[in-house]
Formats: sequence, C-alpha cells, structure tokens
Amino acid sequence: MAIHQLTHPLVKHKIGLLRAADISTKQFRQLASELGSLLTYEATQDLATETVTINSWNGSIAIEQIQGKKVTIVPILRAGLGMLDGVLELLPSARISVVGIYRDETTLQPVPYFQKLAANLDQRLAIVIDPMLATGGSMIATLDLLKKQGAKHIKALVLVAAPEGIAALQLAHPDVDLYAGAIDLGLNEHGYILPGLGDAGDKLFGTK
Ligand SMILES: O=P(O)(O)OC[C@H]1O[C@H](OP(=O)(O)OP(=O)(O)O)[C@H](O)[C@@H]1O
Ligand SMILES: O=c1cc[nH]c(=O)[nH]1
Ligand SMILES: [Mg+2]
Repeated sequence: MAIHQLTHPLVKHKIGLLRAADISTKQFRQLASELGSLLTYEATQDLATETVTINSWNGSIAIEQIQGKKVTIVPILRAGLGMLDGVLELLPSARISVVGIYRDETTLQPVPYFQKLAANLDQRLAIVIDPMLATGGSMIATLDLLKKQGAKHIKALVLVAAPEGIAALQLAHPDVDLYAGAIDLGLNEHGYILPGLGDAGDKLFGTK
C-alpha cells in the first residue's frame, strides 16, 4: 500500500486551522471541502489519459482526456459528505456511491447501515472519502463492501490518519493507496485521534 502524506503548504495550513477548538461549523465545512479538493488533485495524478480528436475553433485538433468510465466517489456517511463538494469541484461528472457506516462508541466496531453504489464498479476508480482514519475499522469495512461488489481500483482520501488505522488498513487492503492530509500521533482510550480534530461528524453537522 502506498501512503501519501501530503506536504503541500496549503494542506498543512488548512489542517492546522481545522484543529482550533473554537472553529465554527461554517469554517470546518469550508476547510474540509477545500482539503477534499487538494487531496483529489494529488490522488488523480496518475489517471490514464487518451488522445481524442475534436473540432476546435481552428479546425480539427488532438486533445487529452481521462480514459475509461467515470470515477466513483464514495463518501462514508456522515462525515465523508463534508469532503464531497471539494472532490466534486475537480471531478464534476463523477458518479457517487454512498456508504453509511458509524463506529459503535463502546466497541469501536464499524456498523454498516446503508449502501447505494454506482454500477460497473469493476470498471471504475473508486475514491473513498472520510475525514478520519482512526482504528481503520470504518474504512476497512467500506473497502470490504466495495470489493465484494466488484471494485478493483480503489484510493482512500482522509484528512487525518492515525498510525494504528494505517497499519490495520495496510494489513487488510495492501492494494489500496492512502492519501492523508496529516498523520497524527495515535489514538486515545476512546479511539479518538490525537491531536486530531475531535469528532469530525459532529463538527460538520453541528450536532454537538
Ligand atoms: O477508523 P475508525 O475507528 O472506524 O473511526 C473513523 C470513523 O469514525 C467517524 O465516523 P462516526 O462513526 O463518528 O460517524 P459519523 O460520520 O456519522 O459521525 C469517522 O468519520 C470515520 O468514519
Ligand atoms: O478522532 C476521531 C476518531 C473517529 N471519529 C472522529 O470523528 N474523530
Ligand atoms: Mg462522528
């Protein structure tokens, strides 16, 4: 598994702003979306292109376009939705496959509750988005589910990852590339990332 920790100054700056205790819902949403765009830019660097001929203002010319079926973006509900607008800014025609999973607060085990996936998953790049990779349970369950439905080419985009989650992901899905805005120190006794962002879903949805 390739692990890409983004080092772009804009990413570092925006992740830093996200960590402020007094951040507003509006600011948190805006930054999560912007970081979604920056992670997408990085994660799509190796997309294959093909040459096609089009009619331009000055006659026939050859242009490059992305090859193959449209990408599918896979937000993990709820918090993954916070990155979706930013990802769509760069991939406006992408199909969206929604996966609903929450983490049981006591056992920290992922609990799936919804899925609605794009067709022909085997022919698409699937870009899974979730702000937090903590124990890795939710991401691993999502990748299990996508592969069961035929997905073969998957990338995972997170704002903050814990080393524990990266190790678990590496073991379960060594073929999936991870793109992280930051790799933090570790998890506390409740499974929260330190220094982390706190509860990303609650901050995005204003539920706490
Ligand atoms: O790596 P893990 O240990 O599985 O933890 C990470 C998961 O926890 C959070 O979701 P949460 O369960 O809070 O659901 P929410 O997005 O609905 O708030 C987060 O958005 C991830 O999906
Ligand atoms: O730190 C964490 C861990 C799981 N979910 C979150 O929202 N934050
Ligand atoms: Mg949450």
